[in-house]
Amino acid sequence: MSAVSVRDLWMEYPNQVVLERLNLEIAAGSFCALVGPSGCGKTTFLRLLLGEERPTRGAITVDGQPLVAEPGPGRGVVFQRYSVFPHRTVLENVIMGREFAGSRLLGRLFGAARRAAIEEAEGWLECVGLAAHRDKYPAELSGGMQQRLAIAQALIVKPRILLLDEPFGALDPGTRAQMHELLLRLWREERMTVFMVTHDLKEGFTLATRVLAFEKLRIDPTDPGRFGATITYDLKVNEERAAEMAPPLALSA
Ligand SMILES: Nc1ncnc2c1ncn2[C@@H]1O[C@H](COP(=O)(O)OP(=O)(O)OP(=O)(O)O)[C@@H](O)[C@H]1O
Repeated sequence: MSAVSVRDLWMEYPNQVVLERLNLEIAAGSFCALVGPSGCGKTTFLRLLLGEERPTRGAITVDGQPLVAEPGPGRGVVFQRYSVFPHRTVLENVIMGREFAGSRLLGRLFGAARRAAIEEAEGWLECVGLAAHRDKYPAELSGGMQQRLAIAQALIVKPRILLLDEPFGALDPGTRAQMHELLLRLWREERMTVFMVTHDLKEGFTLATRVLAFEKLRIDPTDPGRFGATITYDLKVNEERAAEMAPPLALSA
């Protein structure tokens, strides 16, 4: 079964069609790079996957279930934005990821649950190379360190589906390469399905197992909002890596 199935999906705002006729079957463990010109609806598509927006036509199912109206990390779909809280320390920021996921009624964790969350958060900070900075505030970190923090905050939730919107846009080439390695390692270890918007085609082709290009097929010069974008190319890349992530075939009797 596909992790994510998109059937004849349209997203229309009153003044413009953003997406039209999207059809996709995404296997669990895929790493999809979303590329395409600015404004063609890539972020809108991530928000639809999150359940933050409802399509005007068509449907998205995750593991065969329709998306519920209420977005939340408990569903296993996490949108990593540049989402760190400035008045919380690095460690507290990561724990907050766990609190959002695990304690929806109380909002905060206490006692043994909190101690376990602290231990887990320390593990993620180690993993993203921020263990030595656990008591600092985000403003004391570099841009790359803040992005690593946001990744730790998203991953502590152990999402089945991770949504990334240009996560490495502002990084220098060295830090970006380190982040690529880290993301690939975590993708493999956690066996997540990843959707990543990027404007960097090379990045898309390096990291992904599928590159999805969004573009408008039809343009009305007198009415730019009349037609929406659709997926014009769907390329399977890095197939060896994709095969490693495919679930093992059931043994026949
Ligand atoms: N709530 C909204 N109401 C009306 N129009 C919207 C809304 N949200 C997004 N749009 C429009 O949808 C279009 C697609 O926006 P979106 O941010 O998804 O594009 P994008 O491909 O991610 O762009 P970029 O690469 O520049 O980030 C834009 O024209 C935007 O103005």
